[in-house]
Amino acid sequence: MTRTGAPRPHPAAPSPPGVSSLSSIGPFRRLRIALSLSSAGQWIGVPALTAMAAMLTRGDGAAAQAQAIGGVLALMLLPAVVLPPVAGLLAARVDRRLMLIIADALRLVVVVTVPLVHALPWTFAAAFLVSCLSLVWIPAARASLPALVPDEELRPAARRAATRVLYGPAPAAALLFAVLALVANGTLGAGSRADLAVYVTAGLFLVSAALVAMAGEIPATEPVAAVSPLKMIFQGPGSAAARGLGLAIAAASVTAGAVVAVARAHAGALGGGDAGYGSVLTALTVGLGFGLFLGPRVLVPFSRRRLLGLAVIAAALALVVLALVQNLVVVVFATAFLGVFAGAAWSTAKAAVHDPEAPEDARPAAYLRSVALITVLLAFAAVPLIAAAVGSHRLDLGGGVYDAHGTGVALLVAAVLALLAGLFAYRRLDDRRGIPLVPDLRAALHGEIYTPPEQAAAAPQPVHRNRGVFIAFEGGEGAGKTTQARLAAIWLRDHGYDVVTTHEPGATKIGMRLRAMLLDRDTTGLSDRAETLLYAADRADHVANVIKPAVDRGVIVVSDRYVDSSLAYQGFGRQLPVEDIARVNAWATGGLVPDLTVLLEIPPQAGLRRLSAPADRMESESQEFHERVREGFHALAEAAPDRYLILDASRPQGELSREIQYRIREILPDPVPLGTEDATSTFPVITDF
Ligand SMILES: Nc1ncnc2c1ncn2[C@@H]1O[C@H](COP(=O)(O)OP(=O)(O)OP(=O)(O)O)[C@@H](O)[C@H]1O
Ligand SMILES: Cc1cn([C@H]2C[C@H](O)[C@@H](COP(=O)(O)O)O2)c(=O)[nH]c1=O
Repeated sequence: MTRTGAPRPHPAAPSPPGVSSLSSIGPFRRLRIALSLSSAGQWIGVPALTAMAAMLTRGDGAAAQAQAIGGVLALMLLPAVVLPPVAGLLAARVDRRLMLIIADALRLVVVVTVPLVHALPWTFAAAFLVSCLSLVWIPAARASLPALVPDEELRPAARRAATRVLYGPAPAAALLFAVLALVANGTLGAGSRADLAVYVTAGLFLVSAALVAMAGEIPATEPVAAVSPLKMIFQGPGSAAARGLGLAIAAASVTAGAVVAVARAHAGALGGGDAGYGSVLTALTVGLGFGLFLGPRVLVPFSRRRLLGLAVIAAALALVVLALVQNLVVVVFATAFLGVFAGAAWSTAKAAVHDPEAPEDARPAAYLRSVALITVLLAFAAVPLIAAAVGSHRLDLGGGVYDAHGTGVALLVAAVLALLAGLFAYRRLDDRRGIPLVPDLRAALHGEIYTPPEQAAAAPQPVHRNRGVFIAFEGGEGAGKTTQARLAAIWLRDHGYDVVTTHEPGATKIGMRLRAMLLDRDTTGLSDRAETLLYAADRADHVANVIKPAVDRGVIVVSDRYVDSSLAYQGFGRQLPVEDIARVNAWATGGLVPDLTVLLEIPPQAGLRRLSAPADRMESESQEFHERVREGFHALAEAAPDRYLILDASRPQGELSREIQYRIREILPDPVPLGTEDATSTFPVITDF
């Protein structure tokens, strides 16, 4: 077993920029407190109203109770799935401050009537109405905090603060509910135990409305964003990466959704009542928060895609424990673990679809959110139904009896589904196929990257000290070759290497003239063979004057395109015999082959969409031509897998560059090769051609 790669320290978690300066803005600080209270009311409203439904059906049997609770939960989530555009429109038109006050006041009125009316249908209606009002409140609240910050530079921090205000109070609200349930148990009768939490919910809305009313005007500078989950799902993810990650997110959401769906009934079956319910919800929300934080920070050298798959599988296994073990303490701990894994899965998937080059493209993340929301809604509707259908049974196990509760069976069904989806997602997402998981994980725990012995033996041996390394980046139009070549060069320089970055065609004086001829759209009638020879001529000059001298000096040469481009474009694209092109190029380059070729694969249309300049002669070739080029690159790489690193170029830049670094590291000589300084008499440099 061989391990390669130096231990990598975990990146320090930077404190969010601008936080202290935000707190010094009075109106911002006051509104943040008001919104936090309102948000806490919204979160505590969930267990309060479900507990109310449980109390109102306590004499109707476990099945009816599970369905009533599931009904409240589903009705609370339904508006978030179907009504966001209406809510967004309303929030954009009405004065923000007024909107916040009205939403709080109406939620207060609806909530306070629930214990007074004391009837299941009104509890259902109240759950739906409160959620509709929350849906109007959320975009208004999200837009209000940043609007109070005059300094443009602080706005991103203010937006992050607004997100924290929306989700941060959830664990505190769950804990408060558990405490209130304990208090109510000791003081109130069985028919009114759930009232206390409902009145506290109303109280929080009241205080929030009063504080917002006392706050100053809220400018309408910040736009209101409202995405329809149904539309998002219908439109698709926006990137292939997001589609792949959607399944993993659906599986993680099933686990969390299933727990919430039957937590009240399950805690009741285990003798925990509302306090047990509150404890389960606290464990879940704290676990989720912890997992969200941990996802991007844990096992940094480990493949993120593997991590995502494993996190989903671990969440499903935690759900199995939760379903089978009939002990409330174990259930609470298993729920906390489930939350950690589901949270880590979410933040890993979200980071994986984030594109630093297009941070404004919110579509992939919105797609993942929509998948999560709809899956949780389905879990809220289906899991209580399964629980009700199964009912409770006493099983004689020979040595003892096992009380199989419907809720436990329903959780088990959800766990099996999530497990299957998780395994499938893991296989689909795995970007280190063929590398055994356990040593890979063990190496990552030591901060290292694992390389199997056979790969280590087959990998190119460390290059002779007085010879450099030659790395080529290949791929179709807009695949990100220039970007990744640049990032690799910066990384190499940071590690003390002399680097020459170069490109084809056009890295030399003659090459520039050839490039102009080759890519100018006014060049018409150029025969395919002449085109092939012009590219080969450019390359011959490039190798003789740039690449070979640098490699001989012991420098690392990073080239944006090389021979494979001719094989793919002129061979596969123009459909000339590939062996002929290979022979011409072997002669032109004196047989110089890259030590590593990084192939960035992207569907042609997606790559071309990334380019902003008007299409040149080659870019304006047909879709079929570019498809053939793509297939050509792939076939070349498949034929010599040891020399290639094949990557899905639709993935985020940061992820790609990290994988490229892992691979380059395997072929690097010691930092600052001997002779480099003798030859250049300078400090390591990057030279661009
Ligand atoms: N992984 C990525 N995800 C999204 N956009 C990217 C990614 N990598 C690069 N881009 C963007 O795509 C555009 C093209 O990138 P780049 O110039 O690196 O591609 P290229 O393969 O060198 O293109 P060309 O075919 O013109 O040589 C740039 O705007 C770049 O910022
Ligand atoms: C080296 C080489 C390039 N091409 C094509 C591929 C591209 O369409 C252009 C180069 O443009 P870029 O923006 O610099 O990537 O030329 C080719 O057809 N054959 C080759 O050998």
